[in-house]
Amino acid sequence: MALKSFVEVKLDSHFSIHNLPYGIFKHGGVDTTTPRPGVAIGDYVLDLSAIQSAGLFDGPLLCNSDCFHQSNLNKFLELGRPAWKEARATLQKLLSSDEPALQNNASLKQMALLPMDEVEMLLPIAIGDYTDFFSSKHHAKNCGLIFRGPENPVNPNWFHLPIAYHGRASSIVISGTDIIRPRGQGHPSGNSPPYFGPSRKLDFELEMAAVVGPGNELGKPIDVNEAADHIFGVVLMNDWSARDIQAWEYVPLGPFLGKSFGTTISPWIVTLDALEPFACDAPTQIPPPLPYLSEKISKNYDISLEVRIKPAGEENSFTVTSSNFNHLYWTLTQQLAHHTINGCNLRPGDLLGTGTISGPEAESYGCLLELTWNGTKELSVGKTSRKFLEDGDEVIISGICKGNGYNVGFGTCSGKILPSLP
Ligand SMILES: O=C(O)/C=C/C(=O)CC(=O)CC(=O)O
Ligand SMILES: [Ca+2]
Ligand SMILES: [Mg+2]
Repeated sequence: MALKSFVEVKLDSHFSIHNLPYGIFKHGGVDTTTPRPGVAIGDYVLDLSAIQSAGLFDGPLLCNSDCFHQSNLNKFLELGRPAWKEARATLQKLLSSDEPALQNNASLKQMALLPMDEVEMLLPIAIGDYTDFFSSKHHAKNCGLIFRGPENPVNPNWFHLPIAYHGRASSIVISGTDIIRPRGQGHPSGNSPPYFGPSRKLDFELEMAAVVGPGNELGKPIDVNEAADHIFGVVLMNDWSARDIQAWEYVPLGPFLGKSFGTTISPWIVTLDALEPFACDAPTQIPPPLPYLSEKISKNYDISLEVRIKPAGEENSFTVTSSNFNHLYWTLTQQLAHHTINGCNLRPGDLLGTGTISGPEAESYGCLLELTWNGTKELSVGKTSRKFLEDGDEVIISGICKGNGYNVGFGTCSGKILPSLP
């Protein structure tokens, strides 16, 4: 029989009983405002601390745990896939229409099932380290053409390893947080000296990011075929980028201040278990990767992605690109295995950005750098147009997997640009 919840889930809701993504919320109502874990179901958030207090996580791995009496999900992430599967099975059963334990317990239901519009979402994890990969071939090629010219747009190393740089964890913010336009040194043009001031080429990057579960000990790499057990789930991510600052500073050590002024993630972590029905083959890799990167099953996920811009004073937002997670060349598991192959240790809550997810067509490019070809053409945004982001622009990323009669969605990841400091 099809799984159905007693909680109403509208047909277009991102949060069906097949999804149950995890986040951290604060309830502004009469009860305590302590941050705590919840899962999204329809237009509600189920308070997992209340479910744990009621003794309803009664499986062997979670019955004595306090992993949901925490203000972030790190302790739950550390427990690993068997505990995640147990939690998912418990929650799907509790929320299903033929299970009375929660459905018929009016006081628990009132305490634990909170309208989503009454809660404030917070960062779901304490992020110790953040790494950003560069795994879309289309994005790598376009950036190469724009920054380095047509000779060799994609460096030969790109086809042999998932390229990445170490990002900045301290400036990762939750969806809805404003982003102040950064100031910095901009790329000089011709013989003029570099300028200092507000970035003139502020951009978004359409990305997703993997959330690390159990980590690895320093010196002990994770096998690529076991890497999926170290990934709890995935969020939407906007790696805001100041292209003028980046272009001037990035040689030879890579991105620094051009990207560390803010990175936005969506509040709900969609688990790999929920994404499994949407798994698809990753692209064939030529040349074949070295053995430590060769996986028995090479998987992507069919996740439709969209970016909209809402200019200041506009009622509506306008779609500027539509892409799909399945355009990634290097898989999440290859990224994770490569990250640890030198012995580097990952820890629960670490965040691995996929890199900008551009598709092959011009309408599927994942950032304005590509969509406007570094500002050489205008992109129409409703009645107006853009080369790069303007003050007051709100950028809204969304992602969804469409199943048969249900969705597994990510909600949105948004942020608005505020003017720079004087
Ligand atoms: O090719 C370059 O010089 C720069 C590329 C980026 O800025 C992209 C980056 O942050 C990694 C990615 O998002 O794919
Ligand atoms: Ca990026
Ligand atoms: Mg960033």
